[in-house]
Amino acid sequence: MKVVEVKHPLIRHKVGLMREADISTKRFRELATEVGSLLTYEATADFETEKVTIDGWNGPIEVEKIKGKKVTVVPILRAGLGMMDGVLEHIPSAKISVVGIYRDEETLEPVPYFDKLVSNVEERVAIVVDPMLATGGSLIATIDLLKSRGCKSIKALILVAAPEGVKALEEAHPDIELYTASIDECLNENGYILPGLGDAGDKIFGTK
Ligand SMILES: O=P(O)(O)OC[C@H]1O[C@H](OP(=O)(O)OP(=O)(O)O)[C@H](O)[C@@H]1O
Ligand SMILES: O=c1cc[nH]c(=O)[nH]1
Ligand SMILES: [Mg+2]
Repeated sequence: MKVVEVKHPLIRHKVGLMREADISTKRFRELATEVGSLLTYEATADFETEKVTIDGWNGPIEVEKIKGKKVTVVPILRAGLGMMDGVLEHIPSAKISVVGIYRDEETLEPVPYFDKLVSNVEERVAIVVDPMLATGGSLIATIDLLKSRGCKSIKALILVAAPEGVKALEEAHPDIELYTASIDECLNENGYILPGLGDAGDKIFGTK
């Protein structure tokens, strides 16, 4: 599996700010969008361009445009919604496929409760967004679903990942690409990432 831990100073700085215990909902949300945007920049670096001729101010000129890439952004509810605008900043015409999965607090197993994928998902690059990759269960279940509907090209953008989740993802789906702002130390006994961000969904939505 292609795993890219993006070590750009802007990303490291912003993720550091997100780790503050008393960060406000507003600030956490802003930073989730900003880091989502920076991860999108990295994750799209392999998109091919083609030359097209346009009318420039001084006559016809050749410019580059992205070659026939159709994208669907896949936020995993709820917390994934907090990164979605960061992707759409760069790919405003992307279609959105929503997947609702929560993690059972006792068993840590993913519990699917909603999905609405675009109809031609098999023709699209899926960019899955979720701030946290802990055990990996939620992301693996999302990719299982996308593949079962014919999706062949999948990139996951994650703010903070646990090594345990990266390993589980690699075993389940070695053909996908993972872009993350940080691979942290470990999971605690409750399945939370250390040092991590705490409960990203609660921080984005202001719930406790
Ligand atoms: O890798 P895993 O062990 O599956 O854990 C990660 C999942 O847990 C969080 O969602 P949560 O279940 O808290 O739902 P929420 O986004 O609705 O808060 C997070 O946003 C991931 O989706
Ligand atoms: O650390 C974690 C693990 C799962 N979900 C979160 O929001 N945070
Ligand atoms: Mg949550």
